Amino acid sequence: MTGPVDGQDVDRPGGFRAGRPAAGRGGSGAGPERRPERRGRGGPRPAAGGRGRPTGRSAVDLPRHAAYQAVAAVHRDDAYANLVLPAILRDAGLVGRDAAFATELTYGTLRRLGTLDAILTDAAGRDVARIDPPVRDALRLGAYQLLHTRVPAHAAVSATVDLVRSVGPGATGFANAVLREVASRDVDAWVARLAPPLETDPIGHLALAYSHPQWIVRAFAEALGGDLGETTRLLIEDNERPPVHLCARPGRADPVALADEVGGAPGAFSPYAVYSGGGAPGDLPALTEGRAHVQDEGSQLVADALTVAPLDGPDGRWLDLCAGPGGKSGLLGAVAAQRGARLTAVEVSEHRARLVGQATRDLPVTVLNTDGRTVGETPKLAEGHFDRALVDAPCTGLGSLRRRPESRWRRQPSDLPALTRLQRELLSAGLRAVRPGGLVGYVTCSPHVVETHVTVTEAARRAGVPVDFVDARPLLPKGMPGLGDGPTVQLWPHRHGTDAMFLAVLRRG
Ligand SMILES: C[S@@+](CC[C@H](N)C(=O)[O-])C[C@H]1O[C@@H](n2cnc3c(N)ncnc32)[C@H](O)[C@@H]1O
Repeated sequence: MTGPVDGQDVDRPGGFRAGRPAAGRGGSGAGPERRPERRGRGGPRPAAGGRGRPTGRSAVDLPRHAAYQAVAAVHRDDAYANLVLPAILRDAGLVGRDAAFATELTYGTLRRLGTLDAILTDAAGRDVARIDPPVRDALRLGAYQLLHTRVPAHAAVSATVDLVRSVGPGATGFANAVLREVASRDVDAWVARLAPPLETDPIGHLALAYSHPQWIVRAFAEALGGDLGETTRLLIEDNERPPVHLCARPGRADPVALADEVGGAPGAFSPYAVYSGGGAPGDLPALTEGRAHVQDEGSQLVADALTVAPLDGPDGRWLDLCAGPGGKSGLLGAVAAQRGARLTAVEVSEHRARLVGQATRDLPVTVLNTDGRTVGETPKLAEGHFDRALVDAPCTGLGSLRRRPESRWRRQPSDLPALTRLQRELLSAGLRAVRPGGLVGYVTCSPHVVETHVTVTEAARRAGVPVDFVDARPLLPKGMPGLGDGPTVQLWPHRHGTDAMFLAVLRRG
């Protein structure tokens, strides 16, 4: 499967092994830093290489043109960068350092868009929204290079002006002047100039400094109990390139052996996690042979927690009520195989149900392409039939922004009412689906309290069946830090290195 798996998009395009490029080589002018998104510009600046091949229309180098195409597609067509970029790189024949540079430019520019736009607005003396879209996207890429990479300023400016010449002829003088103004300060100086004071407007300050919409910063701060230091660490983490995590399927692969095989390392917490050594995960034999799948470690932990929760009575009927594309079903199905259980995996979207089928091939899993809220309306989803159920509900995905560079700008607070209604209905359906004494794990990849605590409390209150909260903390690996006061658990990128997964475990009385 290509593209996002279990919310974990593959941050590296197919066909190249990520690694530190030799300084000063590569068609991108300077090659990417390993971590170009850290604020400030410390360290030596390699010389510009300028090996880019002309496109025939202009002197725009291929990596920058590829990044431009990807960013433009995201803004013009609502494309997803992780889906559109691999095809663009393939079409351009970009591999190795050039592909890495194009990827860094694309993802970095999209993550930093809020800050870059504020800077460009100031530098241009007009709202960035009033700049022609092709020129605007080219300027964003140029500003990203100037403020967040080691590309020398003259190379970033001249390459961007070349790009503007090919996408918005007539605007080269404007672009040149704007970029020279951007280059007159480093990013810290720009933030000091443009962000509201931390003391009087902390949310506004953090939003501008760390490039997140204010409503998301506010939601994170609320979920973190108002701790602005932690909120800042989370925002910084969201702007980093996330590692690819693999799940060594229980009974199919040993994580230590898999780590050796892929040149990675066993995970810190999940008994199945392997931190990939880089490269395109889709190419790994362990994935193509069904011994492992790509899955954030936090997703592994919350799925595994449901399987280890103590349960009296029968334990052979498991349910995954929101299964697509099948990451957690893959893990649950593998554990079910070891325990003599069978998993029913429900998914409303036909395409995603097919993906669940592929992800659970050879496992004791039955896939149902239906609405999870129909529990009790069809014999295959009879009420009181299941022993354990997972409700990994559709959500805003605010917990995995690091893996989806454009999503922070697409999500809106107005998405919440419809989502939370659906979450409540699905959780109620999950509670009806289990027998008395049965367990339901409610999971979101969002820490927004409206999707977590509020949804769970409301759904439990309205379930129509008695419900108790089970303390989820002991269901996670012993010694795992930062799990809070229970009974629910919230994981965090800056605390645990996982996506911000939420878990509540409920027992039907
Ligand atoms: C957060 S994703 C689940 C991720 C999945 N558990 C995994 O680990 O790969 C939520 C899924 O719920 C599906 N969904 C949305 N509404 C649904 C409904 N009413 N019934 C069943 N599935 C639904 C979505 O299509 C989406 O695939």
